[in-house]
Amino acid sequence: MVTGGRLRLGVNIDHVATVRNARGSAWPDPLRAAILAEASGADGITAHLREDRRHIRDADMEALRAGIGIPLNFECAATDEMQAILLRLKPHAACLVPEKREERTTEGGLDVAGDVERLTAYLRPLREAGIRVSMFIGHDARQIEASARIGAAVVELHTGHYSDLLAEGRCDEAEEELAALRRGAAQAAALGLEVHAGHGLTYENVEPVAAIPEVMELNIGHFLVGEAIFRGLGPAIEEMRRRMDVARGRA
Ligand SMILES: CC(=O)[C@@H](O)[C@H](O)COP(=O)(O)O
Ligand SMILES: NCC(=O)COP(=O)(O)O
Repeated sequence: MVTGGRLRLGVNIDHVATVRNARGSAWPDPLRAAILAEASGADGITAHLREDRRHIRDADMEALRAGIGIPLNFECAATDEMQAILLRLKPHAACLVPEKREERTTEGGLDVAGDVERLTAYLRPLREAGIRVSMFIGHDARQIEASARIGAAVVELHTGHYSDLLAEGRCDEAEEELAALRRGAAQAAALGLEVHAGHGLTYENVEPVAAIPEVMELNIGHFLVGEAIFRGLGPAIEEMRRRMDVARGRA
């Protein structure tokens, strides 16, 4: 059983906006979901302003920035458009993620190692504005090292492949992926990076990731929004919090 500091839960509310946009109504309101998440024990709110605005929209980010009392983790691609929005809104944190318009969801990590010079310059004004910058990457050692080199404060390790392998019953491969995530977390922490993890996490697969001692924050969204349909958002978050605490030996 793992003991360690309190593991934070960031609740990603992208897919509350997906449901809203399905009908073009004003409900369900992502801000209302964020406020309920805060009241239910979320340590932060994550939202992804995609270039195609398929779910979270600019007005949602404005409302979240003004309307919640816990940190806002603003996910976006590393573009000039998003940098301008970040510098205007100044969220607590920004997480830079890769984006392809044709993708259904984030498919991989950002290629930081292949874009060091541009990302170093991209991060500078964000850091000067006091925004904690995170790089959404795979557990590749080169990507972790490059994230430290460009001045990122945080890496968020992509747990999507681990989640998919488990969902497909490929348990041995999932164990290998989990071992690679553990190695990546240890390497990142040794480089002075804060370590987060996220993507595809559910009640069934969260505990081994939550038990990685260097991981300080999990960002979880799609599963929680789905589970909220059956038990409500508050209880869905509370149950995820409980499972994270069990994994950390704090329950
Ligand atoms: C970066 C990440 O894994 C998610 O937070 C991201 O929001 C996924 O994109 P969608 O929410 O559009 O699936
Ligand atoms: N960065 C991961 C995140 O915010 C939530 O991802 P998911 O739980 O919606 O897959």
